[in-house]
Amino acid sequence: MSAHGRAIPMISKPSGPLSGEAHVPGDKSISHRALILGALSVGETRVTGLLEGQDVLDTGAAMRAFGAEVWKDGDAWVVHGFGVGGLAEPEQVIDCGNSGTGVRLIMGVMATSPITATFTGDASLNGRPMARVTDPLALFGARAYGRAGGRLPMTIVGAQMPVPVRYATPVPSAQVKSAVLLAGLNAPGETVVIEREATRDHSERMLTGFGADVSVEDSPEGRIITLKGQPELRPQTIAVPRDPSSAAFPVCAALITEGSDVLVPNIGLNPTRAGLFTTLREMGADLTYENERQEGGEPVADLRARFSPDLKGIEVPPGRAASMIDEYPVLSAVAAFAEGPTYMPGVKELRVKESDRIDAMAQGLRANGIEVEEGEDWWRVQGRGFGNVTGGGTVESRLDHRIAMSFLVFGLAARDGVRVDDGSPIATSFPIFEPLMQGLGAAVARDEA
Ligand SMILES: O=C(O)C1=C[C@@H](OP(=O)(O)O)[C@@H](O)[C@H](O)C1
Ligand SMILES: C=C(OP(=O)(O)O)C(=O)O
Repeated sequence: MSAHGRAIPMISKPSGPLSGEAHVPGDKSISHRALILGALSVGETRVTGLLEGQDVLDTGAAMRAFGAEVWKDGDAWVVHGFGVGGLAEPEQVIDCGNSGTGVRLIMGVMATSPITATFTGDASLNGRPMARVTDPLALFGARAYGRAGGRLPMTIVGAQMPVPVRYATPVPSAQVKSAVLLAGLNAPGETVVIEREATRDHSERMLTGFGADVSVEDSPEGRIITLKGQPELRPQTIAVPRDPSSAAFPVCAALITEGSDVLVPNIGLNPTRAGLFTTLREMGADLTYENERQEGGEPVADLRARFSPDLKGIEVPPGRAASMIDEYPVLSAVAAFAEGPTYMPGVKELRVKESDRIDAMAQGLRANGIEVEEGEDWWRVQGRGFGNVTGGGTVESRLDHRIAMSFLVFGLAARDGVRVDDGSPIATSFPIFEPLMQGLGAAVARDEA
């Protein structure tokens, strides 16, 4: 089944060397937050470089449903916000499509306002756990009524008299952390989130940029984030950096395609996001950072990736998992071409993404001649070394953009290529993936047969 009705079968196969520049779209995490915080400020926020993927467009539509005006003006997106505490009650069900980030952050936003909203999504999102956000939102005084197991569709009745909350996140999740912080905006007093492992910190950075009082302290308990409630957020001008999670695909494609040399300019290298690139370099990838600089408070560089025939399998430190959580699928595709096993422990969260990503990748890799072992929170890919991967299998993308793109990258270096049953989910995060890869010389195409 497809994310938007019609399945789009795709194929990829070995091509000549990849070369040129890959201008990937804006960061998905930062794009969601820019629209949400724009809506929570009074006045006009202008955003350039916004990712125009379906996940982010759905968040924009949700902000409209709560009373914001959101429109495109030339290259920029403009949000005319309603301010903290100024949400209107939506008249329709909010459809967040495929986006865990969208629905979880927006539930946080509305949970401390005296309104009711009902949320739904596609078959993937409606299977994902929501108790991880509705549990802490209940501490503010919100109530949630969903399907068994805390699944969407779900109605949230916002708190009439919200109280601030102190919450230690039980799972390493920036979505949970952000939902609590966003709920804390409309509660009087200080809301505190404690996370044992650092997860992406875009909410903390952007809240500060919009004028909220946010402090972060490292302690033996972990990172303690304190937010002062009921601030007046000031509209901002935001330039969204390009997405490292999207950059991962052309980078990995270049590493495994003979003779390649690809430049991926202007990539955000916030340390809470850059774990894949560190890992690839440890495996022996010819991947360099050029023109390193700071932009809008975030480290940015141009990535240069060249064909790397001598990759070695490694053990990925579990403490790095949060900083590359969305990149394990494409890492496992690259690991198939390395010498020896790549062991990836501490990654239970992969089982509750758009698909069970350990299972989706393991089954797809096995269908292409790669041995994979797995446990609940770990997996190991047995690399066959460059030139020894046959491929030729068909894989299921399971409504998961990253599974589809990871296998299309894999097929570029597998002797008989690969077929993906449905590439339509790619539009959620990387709508220009197909022309961008073709522009580099990659044989990625729709399978019209
Ligand atoms: O906060 C965010 O923008 C995101 C957090 C991560 O999810 P979790 O918080 O579930 O780890 C990540 O997988 C997702 O793509 C984006
Ligand atoms: C996990 C992802 O997104 P989300 O949780 O927002 O659906 C992702 O983009 O890989």
